[in-house]
Amino acid sequence: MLKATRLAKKLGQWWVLNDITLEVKAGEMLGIIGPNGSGKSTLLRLLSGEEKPDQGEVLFLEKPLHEYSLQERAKQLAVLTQEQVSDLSFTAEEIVMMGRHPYHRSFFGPTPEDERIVCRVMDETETRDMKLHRFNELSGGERQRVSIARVMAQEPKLLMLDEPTTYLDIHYQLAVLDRLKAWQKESFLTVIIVLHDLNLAAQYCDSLLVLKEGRQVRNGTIRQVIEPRLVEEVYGIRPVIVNHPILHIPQVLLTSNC
Ligand SMILES: Nc1ncnc2c1ncn2[C@@H]1O[C@H](COP(=O)(O)OP(=O)(O)OP(=O)(O)O)[C@@H](O)[C@H]1O
Repeated sequence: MLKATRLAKKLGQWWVLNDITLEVKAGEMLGIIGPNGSGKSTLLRLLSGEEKPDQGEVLFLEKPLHEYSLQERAKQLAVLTQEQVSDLSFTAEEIVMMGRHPYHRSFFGPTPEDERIVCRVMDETETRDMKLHRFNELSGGERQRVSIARVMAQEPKLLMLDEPTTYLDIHYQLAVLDRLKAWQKESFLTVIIVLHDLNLAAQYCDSLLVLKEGRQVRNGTIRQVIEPRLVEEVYGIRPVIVNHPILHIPQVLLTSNC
């Protein structure tokens, strides 16, 4: 689905990403993890075509990403970043309808099909009750769920999310990631997701890419990545790694250094 080869990016006078090579197969969920400032958001911007790499290339469905028109790309690839909506006076429902824009013909409004899709995704993200509320009147967590409904309405083949669980309480962290996982399975959706929470990353992702100081430190299965030496090397903490008693996946327990 997506293949990136030897990506590098310079911002200002610094190379903030170096030599990143990765491949995501259709239907997979790849997690990108790493400390603050390690280059996760920058990498996502290169993979989504929002920014061009200074070196290397991104192929999407075997074609260079920059050869897609904006509309063609938006029908296949949706991105959820932290700073999404510039005009906060739109209602939640209008924001979700924006996800249907790539499918609209000029001068024609939403079709009954668009309305049906918007209704469905607002039900699935539990945002229907707030459909007439203005975006700037919603809490951080409510905005996040509305933004997730918007990318679901876009019906992409590949979805990229930058820290989608920020602002969400534990109920909605699981609800949103469960919804994503179900959507991934039902529609064979491919997902690239930046997560800070290693335990959620271990629970939901099929594989993980670890960045540190703009370089990829490891790219592998959950067990290859969530292991004490690597977590200590990358984050500078001494973790205790246990086996989840029900899910049988590694989970990180934190201990204060004091
Ligand atoms: N416009 C810019 N000019 C110069 N440096 C930048 C610019 N934008 C980001 N950087 C630097 O690039 C590096 C990577 O930033 P990036 O936002 O990709 O990291 P991140 O891993 O997503 O961080 P976080 O976990 O804190 O969100 C950081 O050191 C940051 O200071």
